[in-house]
This record gives sequence, structure tokens and C-alpha cells, in this order.
Amino acid sequence: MTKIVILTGAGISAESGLGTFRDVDGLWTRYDLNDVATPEGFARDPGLVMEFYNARRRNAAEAAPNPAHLALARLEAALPPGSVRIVTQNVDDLHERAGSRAVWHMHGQLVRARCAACGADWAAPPVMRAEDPCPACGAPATRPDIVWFGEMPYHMEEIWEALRAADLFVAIGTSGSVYPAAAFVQDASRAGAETLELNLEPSETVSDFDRVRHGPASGIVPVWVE
Ligand SMILES: CC(C)NC(=O)[C@H](Cc1c[nH]c2ccccc12)NC(=O)[C@H](CCCC/N=C(/NCCC(=O)O)S[C@H]1O[C@H](COP(=O)(O)OP(=O)(O)OC[C@H]2O[C@@H](n3cnc4c(N)ncnc43)[C@H](O)[C@@H]2O)[C@@H](O)[C@H]1O)NC(=O)OCc1ccccc1
Repeated sequence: MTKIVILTGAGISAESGLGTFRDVDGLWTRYDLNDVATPEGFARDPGLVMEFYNARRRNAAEAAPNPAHLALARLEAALPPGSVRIVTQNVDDLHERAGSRAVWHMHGQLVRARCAACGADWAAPPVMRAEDPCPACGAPATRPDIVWFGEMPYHMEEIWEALRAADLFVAIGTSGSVYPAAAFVQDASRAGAETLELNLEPSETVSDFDRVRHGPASGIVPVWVE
């Protein structure tokens, strides 16, 4: 059974109307990531951070999966169970809303909340406030269930195991500028996997890939899947 690991980034959700980070008018051109995507920024101004993620949660809820998300869900359904694994850096839920099941959110999810005191997590209400009490321990220490810079990504042991067992590694809509995700192509190559980049333009790690196809995800991903 061919094992396929697919890494996705903000580019796959761009055509669903969710801004990317580093493109023209990307999120990091409008917000300082040190203020809104670090534990230090959250400690300094939790209200600003909650506002930032409440707005992104609202945008994601109003967005819809595009043909790239739908094609990946079709691929998973067409192959034997366990053949396709999506590892996404995205915090939106468009993969699941497209029908994908085998999805690891290595940087967390907008639809989840977490307690900064006891670590419990629960389904996030549309609007969250830092002083909201934790349903498990009662502490007024709510934060978005998002992995910020300087924090350990989720599912790392399972991800590395999947990369070691992969026959094919595909990266879709990611600039290859944030680690450890940007090193996955090398991890997969080292383990003998074939590697393919599907992106609007060459990423920062394009030279690490065996094959590349450049163009909008909603066009090139369905063609690759068919
Ligand atoms: C800035 C960078 C240099 N810094 C890091 O990488 C840091 C530090 C670091 C660690 N190791 C290093 C090694 C070297 C240098 C630095 C480091 N990494 C960390 O802090 C990580 C944690 C990082 C996670 C931060 N949280 C995010 N997101 C959640 C928040 C939120 O979403 O608000 S990162 C965030 O930016 C990342 C990059 O974004 P992309 O998704 O790639 O989006 P981008 O805008 O950059 O690019 C979009 C691409 O799409 C393309 N595109 C656009 N439109 C389309 C289209 N229509 N179709 C197709 N493609 C399209 C564009 O051409 C472009 O190429 C994503 O991961 C995204 O999740 N933690 C950690 O390292 O812990 C310890 C550790 C170490 C080893 C092993 C285990 C643990």
C-alpha cells in the first residue's frame, strides 16, 4: 500500500478567502507575529491576541473548502484506509469540512480552546476571552489552542514516524519558512520517499523537492489527484 504524507500551508486556503502570512497584505504584514503569535505577546496583551484569533475564527467559519481541499478528501476516500495522511500547518477546519479524516493540525486549531493553567482543551465558542473560566479547573486562564512561535508543535512523534514510512511526500501551499515543518521534505527524502511541491511559486525549500508544479492550488491539486 502506497503511503502518502501531504503537508499543507496557508496557500491551500488562500482561494477560500483566508489570507496567507507572508504574501502581499499577508497577516504578518498587518500584525507583528511577536505580538499575536508568541507566549510573550499573549502575556503582554491577551486581549489583542484573543481579538486576533476571534476574527480569524469568524473568517474561517464564513469560508468554504475549495477544489484543492475537496480533491484531497476524494484521494483519501479512493485509497485504502491509512494510505493518505494530511499534516497541516493551518489552524482552519477546511480539510475536515471538505471530508478529510486523517488530518493532524501540527499548529493547533481555531475551533479548540485550551487552559493555560491545567492544559485541558475544549470546543472553542465563537468569541473567546482570556478571563473565561476553564471548564476543567475553573482557572480564568483560557487561550486559543494554537501553537505559537517558540512552542512545541503537536503530533511530532507521529509525524516523524509517518515521514519515515512515506513513499510519497507532497507539500501544498507552504513557503517553507517555518520549522520544523520546512524540514519535513528533507526528513522524507532521507527515508527514501519521492517528493513533490505544489505551490503558487517556488518555496524557500524548492531545491529539496524531486518534482515541482507551480500554480493556484484549486487548479493544480485536482489535476494531480485525478
Ligand atoms: C520564522 C521562523 C524562522 N521561525 C521558526 O521556524 C520557529 C523557530 C525555529 C525553530 N527551528 C528553527 C530552525 C531554523 C530557524 C528557526 C527555527 N519555529 C518555531 O517556533 C516552532 C513553532 C512554529 C509554529 C508557529 N505557529 C504558526 N501558526 C500558528 C499560529 C497562527 O496560525 O496564527 S506558523 C504559521 O506560519 C507558517 C508558514 O506559513 P505558510 O503556511 O507556509 O504560509 P506563508 O504565507 O508563509 O506561505 C504561503 C505559501 O502559499 C503560496 N500560495 C499563496 N496562494 C496560493 C494559492 N492560491 N495556491 C497555491 N499556493 C499559494 C505562496 O506562494 C507561499 O509560498 C505556518 O506554519 C503557519 O502555521 N516551534 C519550535 O521550533 O519548537 C521547538 C522544536 C524544534 C524542533 C522540533 C520540534 C520542536
